[in-house]
Amino acid sequence: MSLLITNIGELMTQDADATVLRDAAMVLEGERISWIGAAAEAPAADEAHDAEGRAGLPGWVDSHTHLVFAGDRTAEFEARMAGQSYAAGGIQVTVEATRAAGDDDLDALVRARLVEAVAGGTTYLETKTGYGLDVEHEARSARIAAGVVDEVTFLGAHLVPAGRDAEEYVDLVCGPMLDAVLPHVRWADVFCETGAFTPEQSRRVLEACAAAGLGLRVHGNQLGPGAGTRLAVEVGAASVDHVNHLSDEDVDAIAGSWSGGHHGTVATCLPACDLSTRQPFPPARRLLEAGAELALASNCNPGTSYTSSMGFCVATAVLQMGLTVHEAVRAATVGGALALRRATGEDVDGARAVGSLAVGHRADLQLLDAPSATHLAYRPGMPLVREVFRAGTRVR
Ligand SMILES: N=CN[C@@H](CCC(=O)O)C(=O)O
Ligand SMILES: [Zn+2]
Repeated sequence: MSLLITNIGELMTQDADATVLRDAAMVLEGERISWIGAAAEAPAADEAHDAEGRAGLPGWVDSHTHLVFAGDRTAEFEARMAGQSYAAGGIQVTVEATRAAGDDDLDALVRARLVEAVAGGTTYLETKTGYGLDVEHEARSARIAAGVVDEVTFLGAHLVPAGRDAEEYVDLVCGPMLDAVLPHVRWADVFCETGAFTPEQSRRVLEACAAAGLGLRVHGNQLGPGAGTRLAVEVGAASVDHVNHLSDEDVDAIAGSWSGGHHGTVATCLPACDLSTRQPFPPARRLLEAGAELALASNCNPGTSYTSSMGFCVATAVLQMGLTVHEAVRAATVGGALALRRATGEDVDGARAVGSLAVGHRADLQLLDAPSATHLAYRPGMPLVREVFRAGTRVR
């Protein structure tokens, strides 16, 4: 079954040549893209769909979310807007609400959040555990997440739970908790920050998880300067996320990880979180100029970033972080795919590439109620996502 989508006013492919086509068309065959080019040259297909001049671009790849939670933290947000600063300890409030939720309720919450994300144009999404923080509840979070989203990350090392000894808790994370989540997860992450885990504890968790076969990610340099970014590069993490407080050495370490054709460590920027926590934005331009690969992600979670709107993140990256629209869209698509090592079909398991529009890649596409992707920043906050195709199927 093939579908011709024609009359696409502007098609930002984000392919290897950064191709942008006018008056374009695409053919989707099953879950893959089988043809892209000028509408006037499009081949016949089983069905045709008129995009009515809309702009098309890859579906968003949201490479950093925390969707498995119950409750909210409105009071903490209000206090922060009144001047209080963010601290890792707030996570404990969500841990208690999440543990108290029934399995079906928690599953329904995650599914509803995915529906919201897809409505905003997201077609590939990672989420993390990290609000269970004991063996039973981390395993439950991992299992629920694996039934709903594309990629699951074990974040047992999110916070040392209240009343626990930190070193003993790290032993638990590296041992029985890791064993319990392993069937459900592809990645492991650690919150390496003052108030969460020290660089030494973080390294211990990352090394144990790598030995168990998991890919690595790090929450680093969010609240102040520190060793998280360099640790991430050293252990070969696919991504270091937040990166608000980077030294020149940190920037060089991230950029250096991409030298010599290696798949390095992506610097993942989370601008919605930075607004909510009033942190300085990451030095995105400096990172790009140094040769780093950037991702943009929503970091949807109840503490620091209660939004899954990738369009909002792209608009903020353009309006506040100095990225061009093309750079911001690339970071929110290809960048996320690189951060999840899904940017090429060879990355893992021969799974289809996501994050860019090219023949053979997964047919993940969004059509905007606008003539160009520039409108994402030009009309920030507007509901521009009109149609979404995920793996060749229309989901909006
Ligand atoms: N920084 C660590 N973890 C989350 C926040 C979690 C929370 O506060 O509930 C983040 O990425 O911002
Ligand atoms: Zn996070």
